[in-house]
Amino acid sequence: MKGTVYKSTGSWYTVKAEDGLFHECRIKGKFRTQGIKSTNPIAVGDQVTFSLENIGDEAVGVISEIGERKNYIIRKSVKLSKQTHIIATNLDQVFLLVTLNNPTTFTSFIDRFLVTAEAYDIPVVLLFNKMDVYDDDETVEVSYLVNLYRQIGYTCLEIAAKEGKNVDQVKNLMIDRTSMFAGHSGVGKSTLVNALEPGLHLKTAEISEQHLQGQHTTTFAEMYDLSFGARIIDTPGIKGFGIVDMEPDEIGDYFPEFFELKSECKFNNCLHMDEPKCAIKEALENNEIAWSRYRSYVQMITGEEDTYRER
Ligand SMILES: Nc1nc2c(ncn2[C@@H]2O[C@H](COP(=O)(O)OP(=O)(O)OP(=O)(O)O)[C@@H](O)[C@H]2O)c(=O)[nH]1
Ligand SMILES: [Zn+2]
Repeated sequence: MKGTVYKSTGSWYTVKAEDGLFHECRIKGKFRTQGIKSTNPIAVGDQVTFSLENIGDEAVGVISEIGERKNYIIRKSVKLSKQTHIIATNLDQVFLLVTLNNPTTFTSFIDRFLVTAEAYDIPVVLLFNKMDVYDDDETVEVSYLVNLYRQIGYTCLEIAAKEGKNVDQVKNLMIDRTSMFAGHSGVGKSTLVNALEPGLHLKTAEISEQHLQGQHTTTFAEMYDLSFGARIIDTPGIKGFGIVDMEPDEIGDYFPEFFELKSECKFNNCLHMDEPKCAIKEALENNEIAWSRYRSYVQMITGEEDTYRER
């Protein structure tokens, strides 16, 4: 039988079969893992092949194969000497919630997130939330950002999760897809999920309470089916992606508007920093590339901290 992993607790996997039934499964003997070395061979989102075997009175699923992953996100554990843990796989999209204030989302953060997502090969939709609280200037600022990121090719929506504004548009983007929500603490992720599917209480809040009480600190991702035919992967305690190791000459390729122009740079290994006849620098001077994007790029290349921050 074939199915999708909805939950994993380390040794057991909850798999939803194609007929819609859930089975508790484990892995049998030798198992061909995929690509990267990780502490967990199978993660939420994986497509697996399994069979039911009778153990005592109970039928237990035994996973024998794992399908090719279209993408995955990881976390590196500092404690476990940088061991890699796969958080989730086969995501169709990640929604990044952004707010101008309470909390402030800097463009440098958005750009880093987008670069990582490009490297992971996961489409990002930007959701500018809390549109109900912005004054005129702030509304103009959001429109500027929406235009900027749309031009680069990212889908952007202006929403107000609290009052349900444009939540239907988010829903439409989610149908028949597997999505994840990310963004700083307080941007409105729980509020949005609650607006999308009232009554679905994701673990995020519970876990943080437990965490405060010093109980479980290990958290596991879990997939949920929503009533309108969407799937959502909840990653308690994880607000973004793990960091991907990137070579400096790779970073520019994950800025789509840079990548598009790079063949016009004089040097084919141009880092778009101090090189002559750089198409990206020229586009920047002509205001065809946003300064905020270029600044984010330079920060990533030089590895410098956010010294200049633009909301
Ligand atoms: N005015 C306004 N407030 C909102 C909106 N969406 C969320 N909020 C408020 O923002 C605060 C944080 O919202 P949450 O949904 O808890 O944010 P979160 O991203 O889940 O936060 P963490 O669980 O810490 O990651 C709450 O007080 C919400 O009521 C919105 O569209 N407009
Ligand atoms: Zn260049």
